[in-house]
Amino acid sequence: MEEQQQGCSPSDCAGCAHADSCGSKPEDMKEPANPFSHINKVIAVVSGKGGVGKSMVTASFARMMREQGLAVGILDADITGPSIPKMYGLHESAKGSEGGIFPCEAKDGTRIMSVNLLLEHESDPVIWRGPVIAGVVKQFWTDVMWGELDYLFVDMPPGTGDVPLTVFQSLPVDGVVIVTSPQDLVQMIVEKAYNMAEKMNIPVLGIVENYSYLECPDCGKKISVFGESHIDEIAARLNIPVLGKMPIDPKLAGVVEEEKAYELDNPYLRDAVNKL
Ligand SMILES: Nc1ncnc2c1ncn2[C@@H]1O[C@H](COP(=O)(O)OP(=O)(O)OP(=O)(O)O)[C@@H](O)[C@H]1O
Repeated sequence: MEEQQQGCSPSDCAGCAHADSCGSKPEDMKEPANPFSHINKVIAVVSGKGGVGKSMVTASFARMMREQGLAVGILDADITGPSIPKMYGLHESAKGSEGGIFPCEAKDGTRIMSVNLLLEHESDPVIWRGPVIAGVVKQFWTDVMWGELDYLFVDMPPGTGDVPLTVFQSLPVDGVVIVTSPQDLVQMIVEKAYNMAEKMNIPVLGIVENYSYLECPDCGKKISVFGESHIDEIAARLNIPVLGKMPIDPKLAGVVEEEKAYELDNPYLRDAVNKL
């Protein structure tokens, strides 16, 4: 209460020593979903830094769930670097009605919302300040008519900035998947993502290591391109499971390059999908 009387804003909660006892604590700040959304589970896919394969992991999970007949959506919370629509070959504009905005549907039925589906030209840059960007992400929850979904994945921008904070505070996130790579596994970076989820009282479901190795197509030897992995020790120390280790696989890159993420066949995460 003390902080609120002094005029602190809700976004100051993360890292505040009084967050637990203060009326503005994150649990009180959840936004209502659109009335046309009925979502069973929300999973945020996060990383300490960019380019480690968050979108690849998100799309792989979504594809496997679609194969199991589950209804799945992807909320692309990466407002300044949205990659999800292109991966799925979606270049259209989302449509709206009085009730809100309809997500676009990929060929396999995955429902997608991204800022790129709302811009006049998909190459238009988004040059907005942090609070505006955070507001758009919130609207993807409050104004998008997701319908009935078993799982909604939130593909986060890298790091622990404004948008992850907004998502954790405003959406009822059930769990977090951390994506990392061997060189990213400077344990500090993974720990930052882990500690943020902990602070926000959101369970960490596990870590996926990407770019773990490259398999020589001739002799089958596994080459540790980005150095030796330490993921097992770090996961053990943080007491979270390793959900999977993905090699650099040109087949996966090719499917995405062809904008056919709805055909992704990612064997490295097959066991992981049932742990979400
Ligand atoms: N295991 C892999 N094998 C081959 N290519 C991969 C693999 N994982 C990701 N890629 C490719 O690497 C590029 C970056 O991946 P992706 O867009 O998923 O990363 P990201 O973490 O979401 O990036 P950003 O931080 O920009 O959001 C993409 O072109 C993707 O197809």
